[in-house]
Amino acid sequence: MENQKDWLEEKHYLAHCLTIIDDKIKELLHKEKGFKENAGTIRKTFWDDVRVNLDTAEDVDETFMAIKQQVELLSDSELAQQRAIRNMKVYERLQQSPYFARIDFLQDGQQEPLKIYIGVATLLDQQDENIVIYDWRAPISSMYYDHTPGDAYYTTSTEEIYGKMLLKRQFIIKNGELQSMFNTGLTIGDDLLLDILAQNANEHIRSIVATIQAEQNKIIRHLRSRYLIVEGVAGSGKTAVALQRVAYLLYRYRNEITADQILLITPNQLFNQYVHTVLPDLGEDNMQQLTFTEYIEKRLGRQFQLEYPYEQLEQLLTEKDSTFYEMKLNSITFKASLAYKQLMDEYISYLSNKGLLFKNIVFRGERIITAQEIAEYFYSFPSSLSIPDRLQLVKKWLLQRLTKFEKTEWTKEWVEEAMDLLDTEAYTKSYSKLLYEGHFTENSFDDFDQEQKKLAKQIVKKQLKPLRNSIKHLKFVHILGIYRQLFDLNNTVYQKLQHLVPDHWEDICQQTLPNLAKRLITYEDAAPFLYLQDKIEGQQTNTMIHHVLIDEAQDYSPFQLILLQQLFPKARMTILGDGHQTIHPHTFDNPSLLNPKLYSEQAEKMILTKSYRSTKQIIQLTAKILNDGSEVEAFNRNGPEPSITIVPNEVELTAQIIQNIHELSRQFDTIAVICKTAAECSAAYKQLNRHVDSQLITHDTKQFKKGILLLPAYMAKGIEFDAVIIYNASAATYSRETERHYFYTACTRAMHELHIYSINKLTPFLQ
Ligand SMILES: Nc1ncnc2c1ncn2[C@@H]1O[C@H](COP(=O)(O)OP(=O)(O)OP(=O)(O)O)[C@@H](O)[C@H]1O
Repeated sequence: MENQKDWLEEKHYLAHCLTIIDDKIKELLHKEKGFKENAGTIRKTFWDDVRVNLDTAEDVDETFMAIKQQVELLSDSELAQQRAIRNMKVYERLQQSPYFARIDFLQDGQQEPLKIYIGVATLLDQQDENIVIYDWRAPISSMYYDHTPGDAYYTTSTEEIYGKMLLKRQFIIKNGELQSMFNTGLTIGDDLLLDILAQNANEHIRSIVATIQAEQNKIIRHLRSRYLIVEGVAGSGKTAVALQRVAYLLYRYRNEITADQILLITPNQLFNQYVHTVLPDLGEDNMQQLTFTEYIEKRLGRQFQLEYPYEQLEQLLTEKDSTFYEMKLNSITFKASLAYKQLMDEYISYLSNKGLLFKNIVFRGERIITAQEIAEYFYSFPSSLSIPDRLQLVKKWLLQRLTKFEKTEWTKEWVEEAMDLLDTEAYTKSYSKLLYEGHFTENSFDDFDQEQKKLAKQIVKKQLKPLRNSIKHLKFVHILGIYRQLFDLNNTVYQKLQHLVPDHWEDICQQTLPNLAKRLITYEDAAPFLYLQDKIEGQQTNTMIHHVLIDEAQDYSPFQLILLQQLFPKARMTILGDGHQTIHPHTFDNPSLLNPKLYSEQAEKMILTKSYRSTKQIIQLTAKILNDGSEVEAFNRNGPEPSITIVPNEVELTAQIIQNIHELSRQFDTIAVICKTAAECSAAYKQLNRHVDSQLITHDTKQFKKGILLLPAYMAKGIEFDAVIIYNASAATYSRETERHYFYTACTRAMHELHIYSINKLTPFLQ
């Protein structure tokens, strides 16, 4: 009876909310029409209200002001229109499911409890006076995530409010219909969470707004420190929390920051697509997304050949020669280390006094200023001036020298030849340009000599333009040579810095020099190279970005972090990762980004120990792979035991996997066959695709669809699938200790089922 009464009461409240939403939509449609018409009218009559008069300076000012006023009117009207469209989207979302929870809170000292309905956005009543639905990010809503019925409190920007939570209720509302509701106790409706987690995987990660757990809520709303580190086990919701946190920051600082001032650093484009729907679903604009590779490409891609992280991984994962493997790994880990940064810093201070290399300034094959002259000029300034400051002075000097040189070229033979070669069209163009620039009038142009002179100047100027630009961009600094010099054992630099180089420095030099000779910047060289370049040429900074979130942070090196800190000097950072999923070799033996000691100021760390992605059975098996006693707490969701199948050969492997895929397809939407490398993937694809329709995911795949996917483990990073098939977990494939976490990462992508196959002997990680 009591239940029936509650049910009716809730249906009544829902109807009340839906009526308000309908009214708001009608009102908005009406307003929107008005805004549209208004903008249309302004556009049509734009020039009617502006009197263009350019006779005197005052008239020009007046005309300018009139135009400015009209433009402002138009943009106000368009902004209002955009706001209306945005609000409409919010109302439409609320129409489907206005709220997902209610708490009744009796504040200390008050008589009546407050009924707080919580949804993805705020809804005010028709008079815009009272809150009918609270935004999940409002301070008061946090009690829903943080407390169980009983004593509760929440924090506003100025104080803590105490009281008692009398009721905590959850709703499932779909298409505006109340489908179910339940009062919850200890945690946020385990039933609801269980229901959500049991669903099939999607091509995009979902918003978790209705079931955020208390420990996740702390991270989402954390504002204290400059650096927030989140270390969480596989599937603990780090990515989900990161996205909810962006939405929270946008709400909390709504008058201060916009979505494009928040940046999420992600592992690859596929991951970008995977996460890009959450914020729009919550009614917010998407933050910016960037991969480290994109950043490197942007800065170095035009001048150098680059090695991509997947290429580096592929090389190491397929390397059979242990000696070479060790050598390569040593080089990679050293170049990612703080010891290398120290070496680099010493090198930079050495360069302050000598050793900077420059390029000759060459025009049409003639050396106009030699590298030697530039070096002498550079080092003529006191070393108390920073290298970038001195380079600015050099730049100015070079541009002046170029201007002088330009004059000496006007009468050169090549200029005359160039003039003779000008066709009529080019000639007329040059002539018009000279007229336009006011060098002479049409009447004076009949003076042939003058015409020739001016044209000559123009030709020289044009020819020198690329050189002038490259000087402006400091291209006369031989940055590749400067970096290369560091690896030259015959150079005095080596003698000076010898005390800082590691034991295997000679090997590192031997590996590095041939690459640099090919103008190839390997992945391990990219961050140090950019660091050196910034210290020499002046730092590149982006002060627009207020907040940076680094997902899968375990895979960035300390050197990369330094670069990011320099690039975003004003940003606060949220750094999320899992040490057990470290797959990039540059992080081995280096301090992890998840270590607060790596940060010089305010770094707070929060830990997530519970995994929500996989069934208990999958979590139990995958925890064994770690072999270091780490505990992963499983959310209590059961499923079939993972299977391990040993087959004698590849033919049998293909046959069994195909059969398994057929069975899994009946139940699941997304089945991933995870291989070790891209090469293994394409071989497997050739076999499997004859029998099952599958998608091959490569390093440059930007999006995937539901279905059967074949992908290397590094591309599956951060993503999840209903069922995972590990293609070949044999001892021959996964045996190096450095591959343990790689294998763990692959297996932990499974939500409901995990099937592991091995040709002959199984990997030691599972024994
Ligand atoms: N509070 C929650 N409510 C509902 N679902 C959740 C919650 N927390 C996490 N999940 C779900 O658990 C799964 C794993 O989350 P997510 O991918 O964010 O974890 P992760 O820690 O980033 O994992 P990994 O490090 O393994 O990539 C996702 O499907 C996510 O929606």
